[in-house]
Amino acid sequence: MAVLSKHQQRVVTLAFVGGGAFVGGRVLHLNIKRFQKEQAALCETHARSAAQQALQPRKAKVAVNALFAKRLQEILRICMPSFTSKEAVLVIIQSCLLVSRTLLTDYISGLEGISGQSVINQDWPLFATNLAAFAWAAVPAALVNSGLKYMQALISLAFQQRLTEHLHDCYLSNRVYYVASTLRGLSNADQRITEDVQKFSSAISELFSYTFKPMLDIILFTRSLARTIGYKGQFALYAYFLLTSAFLRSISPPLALMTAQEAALAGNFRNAHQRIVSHAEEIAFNDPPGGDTERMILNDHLNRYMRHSRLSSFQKFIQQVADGFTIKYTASVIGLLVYAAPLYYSKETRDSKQLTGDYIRSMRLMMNTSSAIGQLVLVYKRVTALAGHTSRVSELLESVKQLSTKEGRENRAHALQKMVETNDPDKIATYITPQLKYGPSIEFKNVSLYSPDGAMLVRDLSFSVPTGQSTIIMGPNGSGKSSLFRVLAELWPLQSGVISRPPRGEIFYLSQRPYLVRGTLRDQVRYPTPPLSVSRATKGKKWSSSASLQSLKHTNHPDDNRVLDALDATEIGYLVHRGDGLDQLQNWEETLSGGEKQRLAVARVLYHNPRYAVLDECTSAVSADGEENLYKNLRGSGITLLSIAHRPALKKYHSAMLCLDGSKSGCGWKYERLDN
Ligand SMILES: Nc1ncnc2c1ncn2[C@@H]1O[C@H](COP(=O)(O)OP(=O)(O)OP(=O)(O)O)[C@@H](O)[C@H]1O
Repeated sequence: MAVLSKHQQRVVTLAFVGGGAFVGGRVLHLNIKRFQKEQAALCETHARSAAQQALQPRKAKVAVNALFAKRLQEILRICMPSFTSKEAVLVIIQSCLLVSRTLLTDYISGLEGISGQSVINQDWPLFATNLAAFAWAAVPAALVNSGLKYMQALISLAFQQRLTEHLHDCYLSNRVYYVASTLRGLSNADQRITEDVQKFSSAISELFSYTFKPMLDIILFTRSLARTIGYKGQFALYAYFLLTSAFLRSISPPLALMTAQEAALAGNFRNAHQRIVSHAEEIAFNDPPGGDTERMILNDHLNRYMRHSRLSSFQKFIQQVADGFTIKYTASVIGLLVYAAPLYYSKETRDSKQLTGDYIRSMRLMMNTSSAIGQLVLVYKRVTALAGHTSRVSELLESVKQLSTKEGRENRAHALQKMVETNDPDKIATYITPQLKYGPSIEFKNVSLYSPDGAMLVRDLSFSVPTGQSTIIMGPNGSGKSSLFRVLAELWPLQSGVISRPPRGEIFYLSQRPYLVRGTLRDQVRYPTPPLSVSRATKGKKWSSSASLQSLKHTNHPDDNRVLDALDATEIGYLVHRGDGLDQLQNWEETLSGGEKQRLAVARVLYHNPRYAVLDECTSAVSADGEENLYKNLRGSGITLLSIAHRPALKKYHSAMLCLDGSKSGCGWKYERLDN
């Protein structure tokens, strides 16, 4: 076998490594495509039914494309609303720092060249002056470098705050959070608002520095380098980088999609843990001692997430090998060639001392230029990762924006309407143009109720609840009792018939599982009035645990007497004596019993004293006697009740009864007056 020369061996090695990287990249690319399909299916497991999927927006392809540019532009408009905004000022300061840094680098490389030259010439006075200049330059250089990092962090935080506040505005208006999570199946909205927005903000602020700085470097250093090596050699270097970037791009896997999928899988894993925290008691009662079921579910999520992350890491490793080989090391070889070639072919002899100074300066500048171009070539990686974060944030933004606008709600109702018509051909016969109006009392006229799947629950329902005429609703499980309330509260769109209801604020709703806010005991009763500041409340008088409830009736807050009356009426006044009175802070969700929570919720109704109270089995955990007392108090306070209850004993607190039969075929109902 012929023995290869050293040069031939090097050529073969280079060809082998280059070819290997290309083939490896392509194989990986194909594997990732197959893997993506699988992961996309896993990320969508939250979409519960075909009908709900029909109501969801179509998923757009996650890549660096025109859609990404449009979405990014929209997000940036939110992050930086005007050229005079705080964010714009921060970006301008950052740009100034970047320019200063490039100028400083140019200046320092000049000093390095002179230092080298003065050492070779043994010109010590020049060396000393140069050294002093060097030491001075270090001060602004250190300041500018740290300032750049600080500004980057400030920009990222400012963008995150602006974007999160915007999302909060849309997400919490018109009860979008309910539709997004319950009906639209938008996965992990909480993770998107907290983690993904933060990742997006830090990626975009990083991208600005990593794009703007190398561009500046290239422009300035090209001009400086032209003095020693001319433009021709530099363009050879740029041509090499252009070819390299095309090659790297061709072997790059879909990084944007992988970033988005990784975030989705991380969200699902966190969600699985969150479920354990919120259902700890039920799980603890029934789960086998080894925790097998929960462990299996958690490990399943963990494995999916880890499998994806492992593949991503391997892909990044291959990519880094290709990047390092082509950009970092081979670029230095090309740089040296570019510098040495003109000297090699030049006929004129140059002063060796001058040449040393030029060499040091040029090498320094060339290294900086190469690293700047290298950074620019690798910017595609940052851009693709940014595209992944952008798609996660945009999906949420588009979803909440669509749901918070009137047009979006109409589109959704229209889609649901179509589904209902497909599911129920008879509907045409009973169809009444849906209309929801505001009036003094609650009234249903020819209303047909449908679930979000389009299944009919109640057909052609007509009844009214005038003020003072409380109505009890009874019927088997799943017959649509709660759904009636959901449509009345406009959580589900009305599909057919006319509903008249008093405006919000005049109807108070209580569910079987009361929602307890973070805050004091006073805040629990006053909810949904925003909580009072804890520090302000605790400045007042301390509660004495031995004092009677009556003696505690003073005015720490103007409403305190009403709060105490409500607690008294629901027989949980003793809670006030447990700690800091109405100012006590506790994890209410954990410390109160089921019945106490429900009593606290009834205290809320008594405190607010609305015209109507809609009660959805809100006393199911209270003892039979206690339940009757609560109803007596509610009636006594003049509130008109629309209650769902299973105990026949509660009929006597109502003037009428609506029974839903729950049969899937008839979807019938019966309304009767009660002699109370
Ligand atoms: N978000 C939803 N998506 C699809 N179907 C739903 C949704 N919420 C409720 N349903 C279905 O609508 C039907 C009526 O539910 P609803 O909660 O109104 O029953 P209910 O009469 O209050 O029952 P219960 O007495 O058990 O509380 C049920 O079959 C339920 O599965």
